Order: sequence, then structure tokens, then C-alpha cells
Amino acid sequence: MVLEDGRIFRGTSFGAVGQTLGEAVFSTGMTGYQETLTDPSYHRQIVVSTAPQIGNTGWNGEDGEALSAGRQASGDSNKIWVAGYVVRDPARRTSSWRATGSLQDELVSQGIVGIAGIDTRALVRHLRTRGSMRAGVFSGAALTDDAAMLQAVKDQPSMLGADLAGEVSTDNGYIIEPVGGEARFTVAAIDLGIKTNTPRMFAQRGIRVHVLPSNASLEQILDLGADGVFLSNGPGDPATADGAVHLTKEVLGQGLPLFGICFGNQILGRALGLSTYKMKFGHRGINIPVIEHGTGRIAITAQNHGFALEGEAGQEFDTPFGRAVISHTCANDGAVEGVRLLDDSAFSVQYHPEAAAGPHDAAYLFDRFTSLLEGVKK
Ligand SMILES: NC(=O)CC[C@H](N)C(=O)O
Repeated sequence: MVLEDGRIFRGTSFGAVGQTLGEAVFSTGMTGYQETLTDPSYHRQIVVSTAPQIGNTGWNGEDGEALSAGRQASGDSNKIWVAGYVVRDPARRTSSWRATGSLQDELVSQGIVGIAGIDTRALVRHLRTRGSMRAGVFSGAALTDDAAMLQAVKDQPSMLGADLAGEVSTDNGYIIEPVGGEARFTVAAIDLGIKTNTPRMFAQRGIRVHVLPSNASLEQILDLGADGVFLSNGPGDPATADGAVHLTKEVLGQGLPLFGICFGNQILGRALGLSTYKMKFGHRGINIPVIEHGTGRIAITAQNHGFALEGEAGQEFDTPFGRAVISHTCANDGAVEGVRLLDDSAFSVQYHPEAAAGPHDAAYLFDRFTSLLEGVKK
């Protein structure tokens, strides 16, 4: 594994043999690697697991989060989106009643290049000190001399300025019906890299979800008779997502209820006039504490973001759509983790209340959105 600052880690091939390039980031989740690997937000990122042993539950047919890019048609949410995978000690044996195969075999069959046996603790400390950076993993015939590999790493585009939602979004809209069949509300979900569990959370609350491509228009949303709009998570630099920001302003102008997650939070924030920045090494894991201002309530959350909104805890500000507030911040470093309009008609969080993988502390946000739809409908 070659980092853009010239540091090299030598290990053994894990998964497919060959070459991969991406931004090296680390995740502190001790469980949930299948959800991480299939999360479209990880597109173009090489993920390093801080947990030393990975793979013991193998691979199964249920935990994939890659709903995007037409995967729903085949019911297969198991497309691996990470650019590469870095682990210390891969499990030699799969042990789970749900497993259909091993992690190693799945990486091979999907052509995902990885590396094992390196000092991941040293690598993570390096990324934490220097920040996330471009990297590459090379094995087999791709393993050339150090200077050539370093050049390949440096020749790739940076995550800063990367416009990636269109690469993971669905080409065609599709519908996910509510559990039980009877729809109380209809939500238009803008797919910027949507995870499988998000529409599932809506469906469990009696909501029919129309998943729309990232370039959907206000007319499409209005034609559906949507009661509300959802902005999904997704890869890339939110500063490039001008189309989604424009759509969000139109939706807010209509007074339609709006809810956003992660990339969706960055987009709502931008629509409200905030700017975004690239964090040093981001937040990726499933035990990250977030404070809700006003209530002081803390949620332990799942997160996966390398960018964040500018702002201060509890800060209120004027927008063309009414007054807004920085509603949530991270208890570890003060990063913005949520915004909302003070009239509660639009809100979003930087973390993952759909919790796949992760703790369920924040699931109430789906209930809050459902109540909002109820109130508006009444
Ligand atoms: N999970 C996400 O939606 C990530 C949002 C954005 N790509 C970031 O890295 O901050």
C-alpha cells in the first residue's frame, strides 16, 4: 500500500490481485464490515479497518447496503463500493449461520483489491496525524517499483472537488412499497448513493418511497404528489452538488417537508447558506457521540463522512426559508452533525439514523419525519 506522502506498507494480497487507487480512510467499526463495503458513500475510498480481525462472519445475502445504481431490480444490494480494503488479520474461517460465503471469496469475485497483514495501527495513526490522503494498493503484476506506484497514486484526482453522486445514483426511478401495503404518505427520495436500509425505515412507518435519480426535478416530485422529500447519503465533495442544492432550494420554496442524511445534511446546509469543508480525517465508525442542542440529549451514532458543514453548536441564522439552527454537533470534536429550520419543516443529520450497521439511538428521527408529514397533511 502506497500513500501519496511516500509512506509504503508491505503486506500480503487480500481479495483480488491487481491495482486500486482511492482516498485512504479508516473506519473504527468493530462490526458491520459488509454494510461498510457495500455503502455507496465509500465509492473511490480505500477503507482501513481499525479492528484487527475482520471477516469472521463471512458474507451473507441480507446485509448489503448498495441499493443504488439499479441494484434494486435484481434485489442484490451486495455490490461492493469501496475502492479497496485494508485489514490486519483476515479470518481464516467463516463462522455464521447466515453466511453464504467468505469475505475473501466475495472480494475476489467482485474484483476488489485489498491488502492484509500490515500494521494497520501504524497506518491509522499516520492518517490521523497527516489526514486522509490519496493511496493505492498494488499486487501481482501491478507491483512495480516504488517510484512508479507513487506516481500512479499522485496522478489520481483528489476527493476534494470530486462530483460522484451521479456515478452511484439509480438511472431510473423505482418505488418501495410500505410494509403492510397501505401507504399513509408518499416520499420522494433523491438517490445520491442511497443505502438499502433507509427506504426500509420509511416503509416500516407506512411510507411509500419513490426513489429518484440524483438529477430529479421539482416537477417530477410534484407530479408524484409527494408529501415530503428525502435527501440521501452519498459519495464525493458536497461543494460540487450544485444540482441537488438547487433542487433543495426549490423544495424548501414549496414548503414541502424535507429530511436529509449525511450528504443530504451537507446539501440542506448549503441550501440554507452554509459552506462545507474537507475534514482532516473525517468520522467513520459506529460509536460516535452526537449532542442534540436544546435537549442536551446524546445519541451514539453510525457515521461515514469526510466533509462537514461550517457552523457552531446551537448557532441560529437567517435563511430565505426562515430561521435555522445548527441542531447537532459531535461530542468528540464539535463538528456540525445536524441542521434544521426552526419551524421544523426541514431537518437533516450528518450521521446515519438508518443504522446499518450501527446503534439504533437515532431511529426516532424517522418517526419525527413521519409526524411532520402527518402534521402537514392535517
Ligand atoms: N456518507 C455520506 O453521505 C458522506 C457524505 C460526503 N461524501 C462526505 O464524505 O462527507
